[in-house]
Amino acid sequence: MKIALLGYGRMGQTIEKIAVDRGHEIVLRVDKGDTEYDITKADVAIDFSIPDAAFNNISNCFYHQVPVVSGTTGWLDKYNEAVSLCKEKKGAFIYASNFSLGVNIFFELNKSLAKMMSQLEQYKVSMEEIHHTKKLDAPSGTAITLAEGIIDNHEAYTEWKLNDSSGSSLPISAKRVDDVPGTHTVTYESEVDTLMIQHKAHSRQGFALGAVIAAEWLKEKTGVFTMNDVLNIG
Ligand SMILES: NC(=O)C1=CN([C@@H]2O[C@H](COP(=O)(O)OP(=O)(O)OC[C@H]3O[C@@H](n4cnc5c(N)ncnc54)[C@H](O)[C@@H]3O)[C@@H](O)[C@H]2O)C=CC1
Ligand SMILES: O=C(O)C1=N[C@H](C(=O)O)C[C@H](O)C1
Repeated sequence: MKIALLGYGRMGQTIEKIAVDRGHEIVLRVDKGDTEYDITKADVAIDFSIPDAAFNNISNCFYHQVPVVSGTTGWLDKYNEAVSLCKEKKGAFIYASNFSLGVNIFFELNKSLAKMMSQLEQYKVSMEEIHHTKKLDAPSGTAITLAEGIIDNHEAYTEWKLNDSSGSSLPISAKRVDDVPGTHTVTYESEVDTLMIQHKAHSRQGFALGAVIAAEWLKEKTGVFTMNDVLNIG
């Protein structure tokens, strides 16, 4: 499979190694300042760029009917617009705030736990995410997906806020520590005990492998999909 990498930073470079190991060819590496390129050389594009660039990168793929997988976070105010454009242009698209298998299982566990805990008023939920200091957005896309999973399944919460537990808000704390690849913890606290679930990435390998598997899966398809479709879970 011929792959275009849109964003050639930490994730782009990690994806390149895994993709080549799996027998794929990288035909395009697009980074900051690259405007003139032929995306149609690729069978599929993988976007891990920056919040300000993701929507344009993705739209360009739709205009040229190149299937696109995006893991860039912090641009989701334009997600619905991207979905509409994908359908209009008969493109193929997968966005995931986190491509690792472990986190996608964690998303499902989080939803089931929220459903059970909704009946137990004595427990208050909070969330913490820890990432490296180079991260541009906060809270992380993964923390937002986890928060949405709780809000959809727990009667006491209607929105999430950074460091704010007032009213029906689910508080998220975002910490930035050296080289941490990504740790997410959901905590339910009562007066008598604490229940925690946590996912801790040891490196970027899991994110990158998931993105390549998603690209392999998407290559011949048309439509808008999620990692639950790729992994057949949820
Ligand atoms: N969904 C997931 O599983 C994961 C998502 N991410 C997200 O992926 C994104 C990238 O993460 P990293 O690789 O760690 O960041 P990075 O900062 O190492 O790489 C981003 C690259 O995008 C480049 N860039 C800037 N403008 C661009 C443009 N217009 N077109 C193409 N590239 C452009 C930058 O020069 C940089 O090389 C972030 O939003 C991060 O939150 C990161 C890890 C996993
Ligand atoms: O920026 C990162 O590094 C990561 N970003 C994603 C997010 O915002 O959730 C996924 C992962 O946690 C690493």
